[in-house]
Amino acid sequence: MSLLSVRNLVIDYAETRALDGADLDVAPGEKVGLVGESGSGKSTLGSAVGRLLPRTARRTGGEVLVAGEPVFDLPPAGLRRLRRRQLGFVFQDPIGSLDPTMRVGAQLRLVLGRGADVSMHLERVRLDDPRVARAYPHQLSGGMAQRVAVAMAMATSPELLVADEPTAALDSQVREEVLNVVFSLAADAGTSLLWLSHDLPAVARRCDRIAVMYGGRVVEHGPAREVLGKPAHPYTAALAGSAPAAAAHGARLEPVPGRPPVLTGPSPGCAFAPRCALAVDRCHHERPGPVRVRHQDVLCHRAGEVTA
Ligand SMILES: Nc1ncnc2c1ncn2[C@@H]1O[C@H](COP(=O)(O)OP(=O)(O)OP(=O)(O)O)[C@@H](O)[C@H]1O
Ligand code: NI
Repeated sequence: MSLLSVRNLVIDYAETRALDGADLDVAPGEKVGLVGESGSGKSTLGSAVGRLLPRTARRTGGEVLVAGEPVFDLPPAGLRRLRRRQLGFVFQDPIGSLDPTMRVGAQLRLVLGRGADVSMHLERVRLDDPRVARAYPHQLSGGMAQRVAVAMAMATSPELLVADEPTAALDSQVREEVLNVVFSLAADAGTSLLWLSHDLPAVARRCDRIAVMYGGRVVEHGPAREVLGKPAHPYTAALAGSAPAAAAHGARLEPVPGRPPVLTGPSPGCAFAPRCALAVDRCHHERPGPVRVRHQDVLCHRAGEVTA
């Protein structure tokens, strides 16, 4: 059974449709990379997993199941229990995610409970200096603060950790260290990982599976190697083709000419059609349903005709 199951999820922010029928499954212990351009809906999907969406967000359709529990239909106590025991979150801005008025050690103790071994939890994220526990968040570097945030998110050995671009704000040297910590802790605890990122090559290196988002939907999902090496969706093919050069410059991915859509309602056809070299008439008018191509689940009328 899936640990996480997102089914046809539709999320609106006032006029903007952020998710337009997103589907995603994560199995226990699996590491899934969720990639896509800015605005494709990654953060909205990641936050929806814990019902941590901003107040202005509205779920218009679909559901999210964590270990079979419908996240959007849980009573407040059930939701708190789910967040505390089964889910962990790490966000892009590490210092902002910590309480600025509280020493690091005290914050960890709040999560862990009294009598917990704070220094052991800090050592697990390779923060060995005893001064860290006594420091306030603003006294830490970005990389150290992110490791503290990881220690807090992983303190309860959650079943699923959602990491929303946890290294985007960090220097490239520190980036790998933080990722090493996240992946090794998750492996030790058997925690599933949903890692949101722009960096397709990095994701493909570390994850079992890749889900590619475009226009608020997961347009391709499959084993990392297959998705990167033999993409079945034209958008993935463009991403995979442009990824190495973009990553080398540390730039955000700009895989295809043109801009990603900003939807205000359901996309009438395939949201990628205006930028797609393979688009035919029906792509503009008919929403693609899921098809299976080799090992991938794909939303594309011309899936499988891609030669990358
Ligand atoms: N709080 C909000 N209020 C209104 N619109 C929002 C809000 N958050 C996101 N959106 C819009 O929803 C869509 C999806 O945004 P989201 O942040 O989920 O994408 P993303 O893939 O995480 O992008 P990025 O890579 O830039 O973080 C975008 O059009 C975005 O402008
Ligand atoms: Ni985001």
